[in-house]
Amino acid sequence: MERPSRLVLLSELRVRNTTYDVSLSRSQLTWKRRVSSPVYHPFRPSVCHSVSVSEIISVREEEEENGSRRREDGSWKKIKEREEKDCRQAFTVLYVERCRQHRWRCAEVTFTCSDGPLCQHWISSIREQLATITSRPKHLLVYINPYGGKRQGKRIYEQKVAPLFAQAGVSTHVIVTEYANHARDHLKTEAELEKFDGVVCVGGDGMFSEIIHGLIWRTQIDNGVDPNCPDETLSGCSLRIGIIPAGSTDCICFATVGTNDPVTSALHIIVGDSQPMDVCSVHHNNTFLRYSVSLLGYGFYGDVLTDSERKRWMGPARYDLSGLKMFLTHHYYEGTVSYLPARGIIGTPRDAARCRSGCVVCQHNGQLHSERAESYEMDDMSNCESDGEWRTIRGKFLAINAASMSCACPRSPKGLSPAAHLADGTTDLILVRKCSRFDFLRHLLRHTSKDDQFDLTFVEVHRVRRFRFMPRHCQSDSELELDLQENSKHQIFSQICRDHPACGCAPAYSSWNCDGEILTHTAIDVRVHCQLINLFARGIEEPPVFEDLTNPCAI
Ligand SMILES: Nc1ncnc2c1ncn2[C@@H]1O[C@H](COP(=O)(O)OP(=O)(O)OP(=O)(O)O)[C@@H](O)[C@H]1O
Ligand SMILES: CCCCCCCCCCCCC/C=C/[C@@H](O)[C@H](CO)NC(=O)CCCCC
Ligand SMILES: [Ca+2]
Repeated sequence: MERPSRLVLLSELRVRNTTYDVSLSRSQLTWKRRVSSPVYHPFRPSVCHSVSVSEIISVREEEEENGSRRREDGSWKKIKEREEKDCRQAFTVLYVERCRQHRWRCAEVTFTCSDGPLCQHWISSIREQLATITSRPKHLLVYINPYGGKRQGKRIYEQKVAPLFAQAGVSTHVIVTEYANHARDHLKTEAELEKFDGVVCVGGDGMFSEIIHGLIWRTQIDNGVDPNCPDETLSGCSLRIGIIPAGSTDCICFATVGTNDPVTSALHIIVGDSQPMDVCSVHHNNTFLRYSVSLLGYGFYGDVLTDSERKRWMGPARYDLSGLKMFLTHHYYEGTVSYLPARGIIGTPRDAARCRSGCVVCQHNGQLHSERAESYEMDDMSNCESDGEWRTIRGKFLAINAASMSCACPRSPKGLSPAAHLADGTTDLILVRKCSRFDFLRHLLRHTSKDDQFDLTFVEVHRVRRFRFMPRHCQSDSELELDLQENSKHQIFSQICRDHPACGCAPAYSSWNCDGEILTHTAIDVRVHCQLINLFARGIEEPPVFEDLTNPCAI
């Protein structure tokens, strides 16, 4: 059990018209209703509230002017003469309150003091404790996509987020983007990053993708790392990234916070949370294509994205329509997947345990990864993944998905790979082989129920560090020769028919969906970079099961 930390202040203060014993320690602010008689009173149970200092947003002195008191929204409330004396010596503490489904709210409590100096002492003591928290951002660079999702980004930021930042004393430099890739290019070349403690994007997964592309690229150039070389160890980004969700899927926000709620995200930024995250680099023939943090999907998810881009005007509903269309179309694609299994790690894609706040799997595997990286550096053999470990699968696939995190989102609250980890240095490679429409529907529907979407004969999943894909039409002559030998004559003719563009019966290749962007190449080389970036988040919190004995109210 953690010891209660040393008391900083203890006073008798009032909340509304009730007297409380209020105490401040280095870690907690607690207010406990005074019980006048020790006799048990069934209708008046003792009330105790406790807030962790790390979750106090700010403290403000209640101002009074011409017999009026300032309200939370800045308006003024006339106060009764009887109250006047008290109101002059009041202070309000704003703090994080947990609501349903991982949502956070900014709650407040006003304490009135018996005298002015005591009130000032409380305000300065709380501020002193807050000042010791060094992880909180003071200056943020904010990019708003006014066209993401339902085109509400600007309104969401101005009405829900900016007032909270102001209350918490966080200063911002806000840029409303004027065109696609505005934020990425600004970060790559222009932004004076040394002036900020973090970057915030207001938008969806596409906007987040712009931010990481700008930041990761800039970090590599500043550190002399060649982003085009797939074997280079990338330099980690020092600036944390905050996501204010205002997009169509908001998968990255949902999978790192547990909800896509702008106020919750703003509060995670203010309290200075930190969540490391894996990033995949995607290359084609030693040329950098893109980074990915959530889904790399060929076949079904690539086709859904390609089709949905033509329906952008529909907003988030475009994915449902394109999803249905591509399900009915039922295209499959041939190709070769090779992968490097993740060795020595703990956790598998079929685990019942989930990646949650303070995840031990991420901590263990992250540690393992950095120890290995150090020993490779000492041996001067950074590209030591021996070819012997690679495994190869050739086949016909409805979908090839790599999920570097669960990809949980409102459409699928458990996600594409429910047991994937945010920061374990691996991605879950999911291969859905050619099957009937009915079976594919069973697989898809299991993303929305408790049933295991991998427990099907035509689905396999591997936890990997690196993988490559080569569509059949790109394979070398010798590889195709091998394929021909493996197939019956009938299959060969049907394949030739399918590959022939004039037939129009089925396409030979799909596209890669890379975090919601279409890749320009189909043959790709993907490598996971463990914990390359950090978010203003803490992972999804587990609801408390047992009474928390470190909570002063429980003692
Ligand atoms: N000012 C702008 N005008 C046009 N496009 C923009 C602008 N700013 C950003 N974009 C682009 O808009 C695209 C979509 O943005 P965003 O991710 O915010 O919303 P979304 O696609 O609706 O959501 P999601 O990615 O969650 O599905 C991004 O790829 C981004 O590059
Ligand atoms: C017939 C009933 C079927 C029901 C099946 C539901 C399955 C839903 C799984 C959802 C997986 C989302 C993965 C996230 C991908 C994001 O990086 C990307 C960018 O925002 N979104 C899409 O590509 C948008 C992709 C949207 C796909 C529907
Ligand atoms: Ca991962």
